[in-house]
Amino acid sequence: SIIKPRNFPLGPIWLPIVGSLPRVQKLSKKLGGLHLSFLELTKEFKTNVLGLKLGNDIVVVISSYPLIREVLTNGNYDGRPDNFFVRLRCYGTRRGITCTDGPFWKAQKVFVSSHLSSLGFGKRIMEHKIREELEEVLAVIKSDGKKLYIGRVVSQAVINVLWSITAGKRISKEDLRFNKLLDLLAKRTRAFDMSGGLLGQYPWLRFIAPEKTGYNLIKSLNEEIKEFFMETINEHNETWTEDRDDDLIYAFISEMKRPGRDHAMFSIQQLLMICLDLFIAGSNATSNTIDFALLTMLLHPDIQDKVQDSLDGYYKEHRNLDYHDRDHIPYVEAVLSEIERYCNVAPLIGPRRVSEDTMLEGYLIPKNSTVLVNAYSIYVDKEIWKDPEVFRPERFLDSKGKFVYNKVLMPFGLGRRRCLGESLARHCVFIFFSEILRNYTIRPVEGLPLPTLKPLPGLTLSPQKYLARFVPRKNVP
Ligand code: HEM
Repeated sequence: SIIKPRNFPLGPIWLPIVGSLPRVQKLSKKLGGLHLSFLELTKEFKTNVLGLKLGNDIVVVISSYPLIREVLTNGNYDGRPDNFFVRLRCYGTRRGITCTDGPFWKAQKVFVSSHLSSLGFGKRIMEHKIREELEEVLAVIKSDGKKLYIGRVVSQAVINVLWSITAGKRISKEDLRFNKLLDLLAKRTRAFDMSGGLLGQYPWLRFIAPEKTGYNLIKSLNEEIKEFFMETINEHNETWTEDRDDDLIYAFISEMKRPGRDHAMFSIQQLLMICLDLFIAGSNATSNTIDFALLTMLLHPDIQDKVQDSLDGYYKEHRNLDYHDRDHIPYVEAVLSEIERYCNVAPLIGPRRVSEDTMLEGYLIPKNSTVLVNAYSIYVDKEIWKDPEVFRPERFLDSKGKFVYNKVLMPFGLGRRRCLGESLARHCVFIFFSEILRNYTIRPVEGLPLPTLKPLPGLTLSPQKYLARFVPRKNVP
């Protein structure tokens, strides 16, 4: 229908079949991302609750801090859409965590979160795994640091951290399986790029260009990824003994085998989907954040100097730096917070499904419509930041140089659907960033144009590929 529901939020007109999709797509292309297109329309219609129809789906986009907070903390918005793409991604079922909702989702999220924390989330054991990977990264920088594409190196390290938490071991670079997994995830990303990177969260695009969006390709890649994970799951199944819960796969199998367990809830299919969810949700967002942070230092040598001074000051008095010591280096925390704001890798949070007709700001959000949260709108809000276009870590420091937390910054979301990998991600970003900068100064490669911070659009934003020079620092304390 092209008739909007009564009391529906403001927004562009709906055309037959495509709804407001052509308008949104055109703006997206012109401005460089869906979040920018939504921001523009929000301004045009002077509303923080924007009503759209994208293909078949009724979509409401929320902007501004108070409304975003309201939506993310109201249980009515905790659902996930159930549509073609979700089914495609989940092998025809609706399993895993990211794409499920209701009691199934709640039970699974509690299980995975609690097991991840018992495996060492927020504990030393996790830092130990991250440091093992850090050593590999530093070794690559040492040998190839004159001209290095650090993004690739960091993403290998992050995948390995995730792998060791999920499957209990790290994979050496020489292991063919590791290269296979990396390749598959990279291919998957490229497949999304074919549709402008949008098919993943915005499946209605398949109506417009089913072949060009590459969803057949995704389907066959999914099968390959499945094979990869199943190999490891089967290995674990064969070697499982009652006392094993030392990695996530063993822990899940133990749960499956507990007498009286609900087999619909704890099945091999579900375990496979959890593995997939952790890799898809966790790997790119984390390594892109680190990549952005290092690129920002290359572009702001003055800020890089201050980060290094701050680290040197700490190391003069301490032997090791771990995540729990970050209070001692407030400048570094401020820089990382400013990176979360300025280079936010997940500008759109969601998609969510509204479980019942819900009123917001006097508008009706109809049951089962899709809600997207434009977190980006907060990060460029002049009323909050005054000069959001400037990269200025000092906005997170008080007059004495102490770190000041700002609740409007929510890179991991809010409420019951917030990220379950936050602690792991924060540890990774903090340790990789601090230790690389403690040992090396990042400089542009002479003779190449200076890289830019303008992100590549996609499911999560990523920096454009850049080469950098890593200069070893002398006399590091
Ligand atoms: C800097 C890195 C990361 C960022 C910025 C990030 C951001 C987010 C955000 C904003 C959400 C909320 C989605 C919503 O509310 O609808 C989310 C959910 C999720 N994240 Fe992360 N994430 C990161 C790293 C990770 C890691 C390392 C893992 C895995 C260990 C992970 C696993 C998940 C999962 C499974 C969900 C879905 C939760 C649910 O649907 O209930 N994330 N993430």
